[in-house]
Amino acid sequence: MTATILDGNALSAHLRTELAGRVAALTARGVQPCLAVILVGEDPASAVYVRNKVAGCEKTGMRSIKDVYAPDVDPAVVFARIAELNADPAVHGILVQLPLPRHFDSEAVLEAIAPEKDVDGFHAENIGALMQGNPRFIPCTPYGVMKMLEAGHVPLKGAEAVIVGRSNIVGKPMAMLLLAQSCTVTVCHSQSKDLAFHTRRADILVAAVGKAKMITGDMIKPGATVIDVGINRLPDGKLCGDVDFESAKEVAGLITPVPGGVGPMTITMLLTNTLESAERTLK
Ligand SMILES: Nc1nc(=O)c2c([nH]1)NC[C@@H]1CN(c3ccc(C(=O)N[C@@H](CCC(=O)O)C(=O)O)cc3)C=[N+]21
Ligand SMILES: [Mg+2]
Repeated sequence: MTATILDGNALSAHLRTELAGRVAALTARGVQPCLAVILVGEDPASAVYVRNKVAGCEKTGMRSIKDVYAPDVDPAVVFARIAELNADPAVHGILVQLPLPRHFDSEAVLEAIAPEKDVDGFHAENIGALMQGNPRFIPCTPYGVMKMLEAGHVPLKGAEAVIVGRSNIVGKPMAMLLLAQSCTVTVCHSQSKDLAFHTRRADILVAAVGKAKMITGDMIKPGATVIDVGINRLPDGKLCGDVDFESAKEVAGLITPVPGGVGPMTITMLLTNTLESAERTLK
C-alpha cells in the first residue's frame, strides 16, 4: 500500500474560491482587503514567495502593496514605512518577508507591526494570545497544516503528534495548535537523543527542520500521517522536503508532497488572515 497524498494545491484552490466570495462580499460593503508585503534584499527564494503572495491576493480579489528595498537599506527607512502602513486604515495586513539582512534586528521589526495587522502571527502579543488558546492570527504554516489534517479527516484527540523542529515560525506554534486539539505533543530538535525512537511513535509526524530528506521510511510508524514543512533546494534546482518522499510513502497512511503540499497552504492561510483582519474592521 502506498500513502494517500494530501494535495495542498487542490485544497488551496478550494479554500481560495471560498475566500474570493467573502472578499467580493466585503468589497461590496466598501472594504477591499489589502495586504502589504515588505521585501528587503534580493534573495531569489524570497522573491518567489513574495510573488506568490501578491498573485494570491490578485486571484482572490484582494489589493496588495509590495515594497522592495535594497539589501543595505537603513532599517530606519523600513521602520518608518511600517509606521505608515500601521496608520493606514486601508491596509489590513502587513508582512515583512524573513529572513532579513543581518544588520536588521528582526525581532524589533516584527514587534513594530501593529498586532491587529500582524497577519503572520509573529508579534509577541499574538503569540501570547495563541498560547492562551485565544488566537488573533494563527501563524500561516501551522494553520495550513491544521487545515490539511482537517481535510484528511485525521483524528487528533489523544493522537501522538511528534514535531521535528522548534522554530518560532513553525515548530512552537504547531505544538500549541495540536495541543489545543488534545494531541499528546512531543517536540524534537537537533539535540534530541534518539530521533527515530520519537518519530516511530508518531500518529502525526510534522517535519520542520530544513534538512533535505532527513525523515526516511524506517523512521515512520505504518499508517501515520506525515506532514512535510521543509522546502530545500537541491543542487539540481529541484525542491524537496525534509521527508524522503520515496521511502516514506511506502509506510505512511497520508503524506504531503513538496512542492504542492504545505507551501501553497501557507499562502492560502495568509490570505485568510488578511481577509479576517479586514472583516474585523466592520465589527
Ligand atoms: N514573514 C514571513 N512570512 C512567511 O510566511 C514566510 C517568510 N516570512 N519567509 C519564508 C517562509 C517560506 N514561505 C513559503 C511560502 C510559500 C511557499 C510555496 O508556495 N511553495 C511552493 C513552491 C514554491 C517554489 O516553487 O519555490 C510549494 O511548496 O508548492 C513556500 C514557502 C513563507 N515564509
Ligand atoms: Mg529548528
